[in-house]
Amino acid sequence: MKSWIHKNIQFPPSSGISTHYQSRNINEGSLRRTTSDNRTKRNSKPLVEPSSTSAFSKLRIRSTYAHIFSNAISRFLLPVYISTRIDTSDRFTVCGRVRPFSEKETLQNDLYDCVTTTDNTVTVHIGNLHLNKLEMKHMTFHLDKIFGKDASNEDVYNVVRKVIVQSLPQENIPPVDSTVFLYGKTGTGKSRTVSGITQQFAQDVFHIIQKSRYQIRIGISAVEIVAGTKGFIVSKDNICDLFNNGSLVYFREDANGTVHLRGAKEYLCENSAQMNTYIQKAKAIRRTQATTRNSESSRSHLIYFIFIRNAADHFEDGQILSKITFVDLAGNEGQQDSLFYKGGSDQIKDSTSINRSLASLQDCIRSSADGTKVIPFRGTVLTRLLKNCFFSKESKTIFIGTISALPMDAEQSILTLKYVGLIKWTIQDFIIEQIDKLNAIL
Ligand SMILES: Nc1ncnc2c1ncn2[C@@H]1O[C@H](COP(=O)(O)OP(=O)(O)OP(=O)(O)O)[C@@H](O)[C@H]1O
Repeated sequence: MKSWIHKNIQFPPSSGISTHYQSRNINEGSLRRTTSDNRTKRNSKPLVEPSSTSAFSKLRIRSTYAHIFSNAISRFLLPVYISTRIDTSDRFTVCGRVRPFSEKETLQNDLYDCVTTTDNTVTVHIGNLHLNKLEMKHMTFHLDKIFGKDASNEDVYNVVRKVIVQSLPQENIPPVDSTVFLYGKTGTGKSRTVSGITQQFAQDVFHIIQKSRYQIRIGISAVEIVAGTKGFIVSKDNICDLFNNGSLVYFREDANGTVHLRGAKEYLCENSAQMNTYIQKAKAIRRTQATTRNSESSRSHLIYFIFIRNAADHFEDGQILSKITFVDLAGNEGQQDSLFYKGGSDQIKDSTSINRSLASLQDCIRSSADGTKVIPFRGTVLTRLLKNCFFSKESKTIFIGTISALPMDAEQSILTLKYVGLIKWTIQDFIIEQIDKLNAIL
């Protein structure tokens, strides 16, 4: 459980808030973007198309008053918190990652950076118009680890490694299953992060097992879960084998309740280059579609299963000792995103199915974390396939919520951070909200 302590430092008088906070140096890059000396270099075309938003919409307000909101962020004072180190013995580890602005976004003169991070807090600054007055809401989330805009895939892998290494046989410690989930809005960097960590893993795992005294072999399978549709109706999702041209795969539960994929190809990986080739192969076949937000938006959940098997003459006869699962979830999409759809009704059906399975996944993980006896895993194909991760008390799971620093995505970023945080804590344990009234400035 987390607790928060506050230092006796007050908000500036103009903010109208008097409470205990500590001053924090915020990312200067965000301010530089909106200073007038830089403006001439930028493209004045707004990222949000005018037709997509009414004159008083949040997006328009944020772009019109970007300089005011940006100033309010520069005065933001971060609450002081007890810093916790990641405890990988925890069953769940919850992290956040912020995608930096793309080159195109950096050129927009009406954008400001609405996210501030520290090692384990992330604050989303939401500018709004309330009763004809501007106000800035600062929502601070305290998670196990935050990867800021400058964090590399290596930085992410170094934390993920602490969790997944527990799936490799070590002296006197039986290996446990581990799962890495990437969750976030479309275009926030899930696929990029999964690519990075799986590549690092491929380099790393063979070094680790070389040093181990155990004789093990590593197998890989890759499937994607795509929305099933019958005409206008969204039906049960399908599992497709990415190593077999997307052919359908079925899963069965054995007498112990363990889930097995019937028909999914598993390849033996003898070195990192081989494993990387399989990872790239799966990635290339995965279903993607161009949207206005992401030219290669994933339209399915991609899952890599890495099987750690006892060495045997026939590879697939080797007993499975443990399993590492990397799950690149399809992008969570809000109502606002439908404005950017290029694919018409099919995209809406995909999105319905994706959002349904993501909601079901959160229900299952929360029930599992709470120790609830009934875990509603039968709701969707995704949760049925990942069933073991909710039931096995020894298994380790790391959740990484990805967000963007765009003001137009602020609400969705909050939803993402709440989604991942609620897996482990109650709202009061990881969120602090402050409101800064900006009427004095106007
Ligand atoms: N940390 C980062 N640094 C630089 N660029 C990034 C970072 N994260 C993401 N990007 C860029 O943002 C774009 C979208 O990333 P990506 O495809 O990984 O998003 P996604 O969340 O998987 O999207 P979707 O859910 O639509 O598939 C890509 O061009 C990617 O290179």
